[in-house]
Amino acid sequence: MSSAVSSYIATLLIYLGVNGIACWALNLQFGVGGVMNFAFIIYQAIGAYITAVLTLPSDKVLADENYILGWHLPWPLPLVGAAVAGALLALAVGSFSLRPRRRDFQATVMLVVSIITATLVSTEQGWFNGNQGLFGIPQPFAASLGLSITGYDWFFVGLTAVFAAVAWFFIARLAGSPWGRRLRAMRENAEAIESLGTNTRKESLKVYVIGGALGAVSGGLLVEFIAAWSPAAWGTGETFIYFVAIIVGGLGNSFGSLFGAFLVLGVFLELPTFLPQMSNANIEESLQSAFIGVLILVFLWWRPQGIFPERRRKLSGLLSAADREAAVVSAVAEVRDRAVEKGVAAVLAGERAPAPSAERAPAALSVRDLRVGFGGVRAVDGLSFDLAPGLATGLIGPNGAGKSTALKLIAGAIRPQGGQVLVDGADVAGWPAHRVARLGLIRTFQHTSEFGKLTVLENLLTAAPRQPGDSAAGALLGPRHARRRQQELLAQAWALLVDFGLTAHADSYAGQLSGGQRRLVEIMRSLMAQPRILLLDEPMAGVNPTLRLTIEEHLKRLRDGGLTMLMIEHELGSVERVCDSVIVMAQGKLLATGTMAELRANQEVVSAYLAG
Ligand SMILES: Nc1ncnc2c1ncn2[C@@H]1O[C@H](COP(=O)(O)OP(=O)(O)OP(=O)(O)O)[C@@H](O)[C@H]1O
Repeated sequence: MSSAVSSYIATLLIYLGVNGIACWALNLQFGVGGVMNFAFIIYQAIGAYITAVLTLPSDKVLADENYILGWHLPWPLPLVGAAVAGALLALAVGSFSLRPRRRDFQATVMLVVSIITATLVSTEQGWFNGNQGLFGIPQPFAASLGLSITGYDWFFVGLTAVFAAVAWFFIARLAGSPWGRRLRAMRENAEAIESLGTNTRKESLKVYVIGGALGAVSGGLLVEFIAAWSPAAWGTGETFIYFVAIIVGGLGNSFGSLFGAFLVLGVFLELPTFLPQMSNANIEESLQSAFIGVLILVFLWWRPQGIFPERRRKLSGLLSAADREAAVVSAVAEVRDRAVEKGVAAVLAGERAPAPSAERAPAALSVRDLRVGFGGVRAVDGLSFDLAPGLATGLIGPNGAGKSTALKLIAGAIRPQGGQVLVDGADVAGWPAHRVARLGLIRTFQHTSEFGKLTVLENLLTAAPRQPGDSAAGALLGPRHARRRQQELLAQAWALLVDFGLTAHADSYAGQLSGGQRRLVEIMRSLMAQPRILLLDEPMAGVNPTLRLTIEEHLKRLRDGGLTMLMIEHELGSVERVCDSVIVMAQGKLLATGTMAELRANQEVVSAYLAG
């Protein structure tokens, strides 16, 4: 093999490694965590720049080159500097742009940041040397090794391979941990994971910073190899090529990202260079864009999951026969005992737990003069009521009465414009949803909110509190550190599946279940979160009559076990069977409270709601 061919192959491999690391970083952010980082390229660029200026000497080799620092640090310190710079930039950009529930806003801000940065850098002379960029960056160990050009290229292949292996291991640990599972849940439904106690802005920021640091290292590695840094190479369009690579390879799959890097950046971008010379010099670039454009369209249309789709994690195999048996025996006791805290024995015996007297027991939750409006609509207008502990309370009223809005205000999903929500004497009105959830107020949604691309068991596990490995740092400690609690939680989740008759679907994607089954998953998931108060928004909407009765039975059993519940429901038969008392709302206000029988006798309620 001629040395030119050997060098060419080595160069391709180095690019594959560098692009692979970049794709893993972006895949962790977007493919796993759902953070749409349209500014990705600026992290590679800053990593490359910082590596360059930390490697270059302060005495400028080229007279017309301008840059800052020039610290001439020994290897690998420039790369460490790159990682720190990438992380700090991500912290700065992420802290104002990350809004997991507003991905459109997030994506737009990042795109703007990327374009402004590219323009600034390519025109600024003192720091970045404008469009000329930087040249003559010393390559690591080049002087001391004394290798031929080809020999050095292969040495650099080895160096890149080591970095790629470390990055692979690092990403595998993060993505495979309970924290990785939480990130995937956040990707699927940010609002739902918030309602289970996750601070999505904080978790997005963490994944954004980690991806930023890793992206910067990939840029640093590249600049060390090519010994030059040019702003033109880091345009916003490059970000889209990386997106195409991870989508084509398969979002959420590290091997897929590497394959995407190979196929898109290694093959498709290279193809036009093998075509016969054209008269128009720009044609090569246009063809590259056309190839990439067609490629992404083809995949989005025919194979949106990519060549190597995200692996389905079948957790039921981790349960021992003993775990399964124990789950069947303690199907009710295991989880409900924790969730409900009392009355399980009575439930098992088929009796109703003695309900605390609503008059004497302090309210589990009190709403006082709660208010919010949207434009001219007073959706909730001075609403006050008490929720008796250990009882199921229905919330009914005509469409548009403000029921869902009231529930969202209580759960922290929207901020009230006035009023109080008192829990244990503390006013939680205006608290963010994750803080309210951590108090034990767990909400279900009017429209099913399962994490579609997580299995049923994974859906349940994401809700459980106190999991080692459920933080970025904990994830790095590895699976052994988290195993014991995971086994415990798996057994609890299995007990719920036995109880709700869904064991056959344990490893199915939740998004593939029927509407009613998804409702059950949502209820089971809420129970895994160990609620003190369950806030149910139309738990039986869109459910067939048979499953509706099943859900009803489960809710009745939870009520009988003493779990405090507030349930919005239009099907009044279900409300009557499940709820001890009922609150009626109309036009944002409280209209009446009482048992269904009392409400039926209330003329105002009949004409406002029941008659229709
Ligand atoms: N995000 C929003 N922006 C603007 N208006 C809203 C918003 N959310 C609710 N509203 C309005 O507030 C009022 C109450 O809505 P809400 O969804 O709370 O009613 P509801 O009693 O739950 O109705 P339904 O039984 O149909 O679900 C409606 O007029 C609705 O249009």
